[in-house]
Amino acid sequence: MIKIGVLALQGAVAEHIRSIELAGAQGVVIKRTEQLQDIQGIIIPGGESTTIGKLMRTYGFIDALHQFSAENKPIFGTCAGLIVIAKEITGQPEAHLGLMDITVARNAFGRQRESFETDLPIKGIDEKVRAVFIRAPLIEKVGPNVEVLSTYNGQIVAAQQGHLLAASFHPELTDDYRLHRYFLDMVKARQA
Ligand SMILES: NC(=O)CC[C@H](N)C(=O)O
Repeated sequence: MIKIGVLALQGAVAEHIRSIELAGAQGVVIKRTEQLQDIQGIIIPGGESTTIGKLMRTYGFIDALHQFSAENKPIFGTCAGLIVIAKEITGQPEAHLGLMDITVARNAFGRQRESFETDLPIKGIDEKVRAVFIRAPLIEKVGPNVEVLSTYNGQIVAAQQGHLLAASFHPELTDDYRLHRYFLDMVKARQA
């Protein structure tokens, strides 16, 4: 069975494990870099990107995940996780992992809309997906190799670049696990 890790330094871990298991893979809670050997893909959850980034530096995950990505193993960043994998963060001098060719704006939906839910059309998924946004980031700019998978009011909220997948919202907070299945399919496509 395919094993997919969820980076468990801070943030929404248990919910992602549940969704990935509903999608048909084994979910693994990742707390140490050595564990990356045993998994075929990893999810970086929502939470607080500054905190996750700091803990990643402390525990050696920056180099370890650069290596993981260089082996073409899929990485899925949701909400804060999207910020963590982005090459550029507007208004911040430094990125965290800096893997995906996107520029992101943190907390981009303003005060009244800090948290909301909506049904989003996502490329590659048949019917709309229920999306929960919580102090969500937006993708302001994408590089030439990035495919936009979803927009909300004309703004980019999901994208893919090869083995990298990013969503502004929290797909783990609903019973709809189709985006996790989409990620699992990306992982499967890179096996064998
Ligand atoms: N729900 C979330 O992951 C919020 C992300 C958070 N606002 C950040 O900037 O890191």
